[in-house]
Amino acid sequence: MLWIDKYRPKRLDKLILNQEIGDNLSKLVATGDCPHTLFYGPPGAGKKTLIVALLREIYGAGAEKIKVETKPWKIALPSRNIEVELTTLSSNYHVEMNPSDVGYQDRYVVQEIIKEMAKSRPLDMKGQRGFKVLVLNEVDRLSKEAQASLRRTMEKYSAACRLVMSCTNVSRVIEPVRSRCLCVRVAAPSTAEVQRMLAHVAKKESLSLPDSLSLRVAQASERNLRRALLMLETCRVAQYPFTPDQPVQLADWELYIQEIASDIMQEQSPKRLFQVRGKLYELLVNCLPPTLILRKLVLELLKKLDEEVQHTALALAAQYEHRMQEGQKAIYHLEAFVAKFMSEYKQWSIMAFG
Ligand SMILES: Nc1ncnc2c1ncn2[C@@H]1O[C@H](COP(=O)(O)OP(=O)(O)OP(=O)(O)O)[C@@H](O)[C@H]1O
Repeated sequence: MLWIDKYRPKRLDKLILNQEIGDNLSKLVATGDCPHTLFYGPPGAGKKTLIVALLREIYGAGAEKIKVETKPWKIALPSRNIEVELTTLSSNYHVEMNPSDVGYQDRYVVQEIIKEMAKSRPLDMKGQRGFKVLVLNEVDRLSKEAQASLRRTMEKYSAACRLVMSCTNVSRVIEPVRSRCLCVRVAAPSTAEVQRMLAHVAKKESLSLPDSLSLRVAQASERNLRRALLMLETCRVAQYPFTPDQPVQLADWELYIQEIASDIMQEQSPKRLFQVRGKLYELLVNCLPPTLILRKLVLELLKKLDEEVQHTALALAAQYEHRMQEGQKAIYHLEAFVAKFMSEYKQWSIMAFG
């Protein structure tokens, strides 16, 4: 088992970080009820961990007996029938899913599937709460229509169901949904906090972790707990005993994006664009989120750019990220960004150097 799973705290009173949020959640559960909740914060800040621990606090160990199911759902619309495939993780008390995975049909998932689930009460009611929890991930990626449907579900079935949602960008969640939830901000941990978590894991694994290595891992992780743990585990595989000057390896996909950025900077031509497209496609088929690819690519380009062009690159990235949210087929938008950037950069180079 990877360390990120092995050392994910299972209970609110066992958290190493975000203890204050954990304490407040315990008090809330102790009152006997729990409102709809929205956890928001950057990737790897600890949202999922808090949700898992919250479920355990509400329902006890039974919430950890999880069944994973991927099945097609048939939805009858007035004009036609559609079928969507959705993966759910469920226990007797809760169901977890990522409704934005189905793309533009997300509205039907909320209107039909989530509504159906929200209606029913938990299977095992003996000594347990009378409501069931629906955990919805990445609600900020849901379309506005789907979010509006979600709002109606929240109102209508609040007696039988509580929604526990998570997202990265809370400004993309419509106000009526936000205002019906307890919004919990899970901020990115500081470098010192990341080091504290690394020290905890190293102790559990009986490893001696030099301070300077732990500091470099924490800094390279960009305040993302998951990345930090994965990096430390990679360092462990690469070499043990650790040495203070041991190199901290980046993930393969990050090295690949660095390579793509170099390709773009070396040559701006249709042929190079075609090659870059192939590489971007490869990242997508390996399930890397398109927004992450774009973000990382821009950060890599910025490192290589003159100050004057940095502004253009950032403006283009914002524009194409927005288009990616609005439209489908991320590859079109990623490729369009690269094409536009190549053209702008070439023009600037000709002007600057002739
Ligand atoms: N409070 C905590 N105490 C100790 N370790 C933690 C804590 N929160 C998270 N971690 C560690 O960090 C890892 C990543 O956290 P988690 O999956 O909760 O982040 P997340 O915010 O849900 O990320 P994402 O938005 O990318 O899914 C966990 O697997 C766990 O090992």
